[in-house]
Amino acid sequence: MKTSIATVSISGDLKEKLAAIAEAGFDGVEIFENDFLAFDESPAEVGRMVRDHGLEITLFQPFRDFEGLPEPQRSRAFDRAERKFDLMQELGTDLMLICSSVSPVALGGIDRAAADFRELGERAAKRGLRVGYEALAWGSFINDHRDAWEVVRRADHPNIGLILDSFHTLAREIDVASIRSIPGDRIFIVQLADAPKFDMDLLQWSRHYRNMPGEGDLPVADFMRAVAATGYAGPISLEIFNDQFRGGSARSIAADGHRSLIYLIDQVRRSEPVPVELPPMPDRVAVEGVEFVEFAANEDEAQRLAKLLVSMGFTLAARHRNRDVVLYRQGDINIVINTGKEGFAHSSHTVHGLSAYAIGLRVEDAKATVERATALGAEVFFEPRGPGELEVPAIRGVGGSVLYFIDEPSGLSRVWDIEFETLEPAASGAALQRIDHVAQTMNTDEMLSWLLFYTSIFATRKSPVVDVVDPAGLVRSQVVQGLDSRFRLTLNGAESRRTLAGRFVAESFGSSVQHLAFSSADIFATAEAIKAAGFATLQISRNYYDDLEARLGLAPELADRLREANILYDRDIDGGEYFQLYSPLFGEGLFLEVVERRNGYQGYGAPNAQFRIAAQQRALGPKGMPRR
Ligand SMILES: O=C(O)c1ccc(O)c(O)c1
Ligand SMILES: [Mg+2]
Repeated sequence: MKTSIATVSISGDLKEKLAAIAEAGFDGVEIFENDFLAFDESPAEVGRMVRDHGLEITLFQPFRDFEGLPEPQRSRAFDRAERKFDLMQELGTDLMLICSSVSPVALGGIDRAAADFRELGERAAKRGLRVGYEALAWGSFINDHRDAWEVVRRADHPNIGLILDSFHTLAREIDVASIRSIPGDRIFIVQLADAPKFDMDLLQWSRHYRNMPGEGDLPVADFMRAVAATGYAGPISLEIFNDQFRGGSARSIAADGHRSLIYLIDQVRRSEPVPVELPPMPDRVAVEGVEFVEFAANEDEAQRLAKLLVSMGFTLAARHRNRDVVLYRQGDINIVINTGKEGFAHSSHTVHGLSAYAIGLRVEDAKATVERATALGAEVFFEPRGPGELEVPAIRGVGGSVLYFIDEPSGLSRVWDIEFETLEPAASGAALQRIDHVAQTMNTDEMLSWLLFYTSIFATRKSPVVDVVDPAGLVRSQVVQGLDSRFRLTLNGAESRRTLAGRFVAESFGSSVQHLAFSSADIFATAEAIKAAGFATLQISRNYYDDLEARLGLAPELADRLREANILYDRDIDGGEYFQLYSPLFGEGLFLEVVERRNGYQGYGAPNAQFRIAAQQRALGPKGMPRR
């Protein structure tokens, strides 16, 4: 089973598209006609370019409004088809896609359509070409793959087959089990696309919002399982119409596409045989938690960060034996500050300034994690280690960061004892227990890419996107969390650089981790302890508390306690409760958060985000400078 992608899926001219597609590792490419028409080289030259990249043309498409026409349009359609057959032969491809007709003059009638295809099959056969029929979800008469299959079945010609496209089937919520009874060798190509679940016009949805399998909400894996059950062995080809992708980086969109296919194939082959030469890889990795977060800092920044951490009850727990690296600890939270003058931490600091450049994740098997990540196209990260230092497996994360993997069995979890010299016993100074979540910020157009990175490597699920209002623009926020919720990550996409999130991305030159949330066993005790230690909690608007009291019918005593401590509050319908407080901003817009979850609250206080951001913007002052 070969991998393929339609040229329409990525940006650039045909030359740039082909280079990016080849580099990403695809076997083939669908030539989308308009990409060819807009390009000023002969068909033979384009065919040569494709083959020079080691690619093959899996499909030429689309040919529109062919079947069911009255004369004279019918004869014209056959003439048009012959012209395109000429072109295909010059390009060097044998398969053409005909999508179901939307012509206002088409007559409908399943036998009429079948007869047209049978005649076209005869003509194609003379040239050794094949034609596949695809039901567009908005086709006038044929808009369901079951009907397209009936046309193909009745055409009864070896050079006429069916083309399945996951979008058209899934957008109409057609039962994918209906695919299982189609003979695999009658399916000429399978196109794959996902999409976010929107309630909108099918054509608009398809032409503007498709995305890579796994990036959207459609059950593309179920679709593919049904395809695999037919014995289909042809190419699986991405066909992604997406406005953002058209303007994005061809290389990274193509790389995401390839990653999405590997991820999909690997999922599908765990329950259905898939004829594919993909080496086995470990299944998605369960993350047991965040073992540490490491900041790169200069001396001055390190001191200020340390002061903030100490005011939150952390102690300076250990110092690295050979490096300028210290560990602040409280409960199970490990915050590492690296002020070294060499290596990746230092170069990261040079680019981003003070930044949480590395995250250590606790997993069951660190080596297997790297194995899966690299099979999915992630890059191994390696730095020379000194004598007595552990080689902690790592990969390059998204946004220039590094992800380290710590496990128990290979002894990596002893890194703190082996590489560090203990200074003070770990404190529970302010009742902080563990890292509840890590929040990463990026430009909105990178969100899908990051989402795919995390969900394809780790056993996680994603939540729906929520819009968060910043006084300077909208921020889109989405959660990726482990299946058992021990690992929680929030992704925040900024559109405007005037938002708190956008400014952070711009001013830290693309650093990713903007805030860390620590869980507290008792947030009121935390609030008291940290206040006594000089922590200046972010001041929340008094209006917020008045509304909270009214909206949730809070007891006045609770409202007063929240107000007094500047703690934000949320409650879910099952009575789960969430409490949040925030540090001042530091660095280029970093901050820390304390949260407490009660009664199984699973959210992130989304209704509060707007008021927290407004408070942070207020604290920054009109010019975006911290108010002293
Ligand atoms: O939007 C379209 O017209 C269109 C064309 C060709 C396809 O394969 C498809 O899925 C959609
Ligand atoms: Mg299609």
